[in-house]
This record gives sequence, C-alpha cells and structure tokens, in this order.
Amino acid sequence: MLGLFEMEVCFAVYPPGGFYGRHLDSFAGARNRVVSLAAYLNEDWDEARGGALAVWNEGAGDLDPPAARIIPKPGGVVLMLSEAITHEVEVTQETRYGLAGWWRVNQSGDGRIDPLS
Ligand SMILES: O=C(O)CCC(=O)C(=O)O
Ligand SMILES: [Fe+2]
Repeated sequence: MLGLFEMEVCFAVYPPGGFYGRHLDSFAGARNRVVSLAAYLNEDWDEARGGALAVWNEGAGDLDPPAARIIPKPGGVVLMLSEAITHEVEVTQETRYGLAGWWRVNQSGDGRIDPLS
C-alpha cells in the first residue's frame, strides 16, 4: 500500500534549449515523494522538437541507455515511482508545457503532525 496523502503540482515551462538532467524525484527512503506525475500540455508535438522524457529501469547504472524515451505528445500522462525511476527531460527545441506533480505520504509521527496547519 502506497499511503498516498497529498499532492504537489507545478506548471512546468521549458524554454527552447531547456532540459532537466537525469535525476530521482525523491531521495531513496525519504518517502517525501512517492509517485511522480508528468502531463503534457502542448497542442501538438513531434519527436523532432526534442523534449523527450527518458526513463531508466530501477537500478540502472550511469552508463546504461534509457529503457524508454517518451515523446511529450498532447494529453500524454506518465506516472513513475519517485524513489526508483531515474529520468531526464532531453533538450527541447520549442517551448514545452506540462504539469509535474508528486504524491506524498503522511509523515505524521515522532511528535510531528503532518500537515502542520
Ligand atoms: O516533464 C517531464 O517529462 C518530467 C519533469 C520532471 O522530471 C520533474 O519535474 O521532476
Ligand atoms: Fe523528475
């Protein structure tokens, strides 16, 4: 059971030349982000515009090729396990619009109440 509790979402704009190098959305074991979402909002897109989302299998090494490259077509949605799946936004040639979101777990405990308010 994932215990998803709340979600944080950003409207993400990558200008031409923009990218986001290979990363994990959560530090392993931190449980601050559990499931990641990417949703693509351009009206149309094709591979020549760049901006693909490359994803690696869990445990893949630095030199391993990605397991998949996802073209950010309009309406596309990607879900990933935040602590396990490294991923990268390749250089985009055109302005790329999307949503980036993360579901979190409730981290109440040890004298701390989540959320604080
Ligand atoms: O827009 C995407 O395809 C992924 C964005 C991303 O990895 C992030 O914002 O952490
Ligand atoms: Fe990410």
